[in-house]
Amino acid sequence: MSASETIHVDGVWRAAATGATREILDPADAKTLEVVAEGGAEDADAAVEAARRAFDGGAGQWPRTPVAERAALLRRVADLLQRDREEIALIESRDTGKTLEEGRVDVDDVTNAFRYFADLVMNESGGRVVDAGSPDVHSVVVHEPVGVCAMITPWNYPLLQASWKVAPALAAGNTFVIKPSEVTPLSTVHLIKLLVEAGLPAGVANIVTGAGVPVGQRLAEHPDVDLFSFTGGLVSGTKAGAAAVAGAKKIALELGGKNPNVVFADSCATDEGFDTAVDQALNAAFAHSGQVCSAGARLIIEESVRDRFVAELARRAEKIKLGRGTAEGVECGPLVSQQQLEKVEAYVASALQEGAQLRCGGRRPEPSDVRPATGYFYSPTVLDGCHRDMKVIREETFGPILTVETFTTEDEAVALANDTEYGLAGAVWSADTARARRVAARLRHGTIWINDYHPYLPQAEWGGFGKSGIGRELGPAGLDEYRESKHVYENLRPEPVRWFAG
Ligand SMILES: NC(=O)c1ccc[n+]([C@@H]2O[C@H](COP(=O)([O-])OP(=O)(O)OC[C@H]3O[C@@H](n4cnc5c(N)ncnc54)[C@H](O)[C@@H]3O)[C@@H](O)[C@H]2O)c1
Ligand SMILES: C[N+](C)(C)CC=O
Repeated sequence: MSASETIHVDGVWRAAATGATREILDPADAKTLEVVAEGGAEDADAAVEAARRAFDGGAGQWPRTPVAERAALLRRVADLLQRDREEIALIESRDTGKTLEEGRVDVDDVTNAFRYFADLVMNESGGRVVDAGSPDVHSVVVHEPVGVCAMITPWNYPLLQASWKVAPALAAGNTFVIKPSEVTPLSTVHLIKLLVEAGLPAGVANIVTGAGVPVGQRLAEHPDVDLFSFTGGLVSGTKAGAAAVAGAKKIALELGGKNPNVVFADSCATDEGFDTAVDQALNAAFAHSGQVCSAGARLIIEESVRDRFVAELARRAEKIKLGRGTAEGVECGPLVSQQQLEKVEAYVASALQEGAQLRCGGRRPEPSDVRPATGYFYSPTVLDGCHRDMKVIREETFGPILTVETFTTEDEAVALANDTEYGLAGAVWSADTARARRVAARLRHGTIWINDYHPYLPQAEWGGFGKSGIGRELGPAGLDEYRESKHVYENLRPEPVRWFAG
């Protein structure tokens, strides 16, 4: 297999049908990391055909494979992920720019997702018996796989977002075609290799590396795709989702977020509480350089504690060690691309023009031994004095920008936190448990953390209110996305109904 044979269709690794390739860049220095196949619509078609054949009766009969065997395969994949933990963490770090430690955490989370869905399907009963009101009827609702799933993933958590689709899809007995982001496809290629090594039959798992248009678009439109599952931005997600819905496919969309981190002054009443809330505000906003769908990019803080909090935040943000994700001691990597860097710069410029005050950052850092001049680095930035009409408040910046808004009453805090077209995640910080729970209950977001930020669990559903998406990943609902329900009504004493007299 040559390096650019990154398309896997019907059990065979190959190059793009056109022979086209794409250079994958290391965001830390903009040098070429790998060369991959640049698939096109023809490759997408071949992959869907393979997945269709494998679903409808191909070798291995994956949809009809006993649940215990499917679960066992998922567990083997989990073991292989752990065997390759360092290698995959390195791939992910070099491809996305995230630190090696962030890469390791991702591999562990991916492993947990595979184990969780293996356990979930094993612990289920075979169906739900329904009381049909007659002893002569046996009525049961069973689950069946949806069919051929098309999966589209983003560049910020390539392997993790792939696993949230691949693990439940396989657990449920589906076949699939995945198209990773053209910016960061490498770890997903590795995952497909592990699925093959674990013994998945040919045609069940297919990957086409390539661009959103034409590959993703073709998958959205393809008549033989049954489910279109997309994780990415609002604009491309709604466009692709509309194409899928036009063909009456099932869709699942995991889109962006503009996530509030609401801090009440009582959480900062003690030195320990203050230190924790500041530390977690940094974690919320600047982990993976803010390139996280659930990043706590909007700090919404009680006015009385704002000056002290923001001063400490800015002091610590300035100390964050920026550099190549694989370098020792680095805490934050570069942005993923030149395009992302320029987008972040434009948001900061527009915020300053609209009256925000720069407390720290707002620039590209000086090059150093861990920060090549050609890398896409941007300093963690705190913008104070922000308000709802600013573009930086309304749009997802997806970079290391933390904006500050203030409130004086609980109602005002809730109104600000809900004042977004998104609704993915958010946090409430308060020493008053009743207040924290009351506010959490009023927030219109899919995940709420109380006195914490960022943890997610494979057993808890993940997804968004509002324009953050349609459907849920993880948890039992994350498995249900990949299944159809079928009601089987069995009459044990059939007789004529005589509805028609003749
Ligand atoms: N909700 C979540 O769980 C979650 C998780 C991670 C990332 N995200 C979101 O992802 C976004 C960042 O990722 P991105 O920049 O890669 O997003 P993006 O929308 O630019 O691309 C995502 C994927 O869609 C593909 N694509 C683009 N246009 C397409 C089209 N017309 N048809 C089909 N596929 C198409 C891309 O090639 C890529 O694979 C952010 O908005 C972030 O919030 C959401
Ligand atoms: C879903 N999550 C938080 C892992 C990654 C979002 O970008």
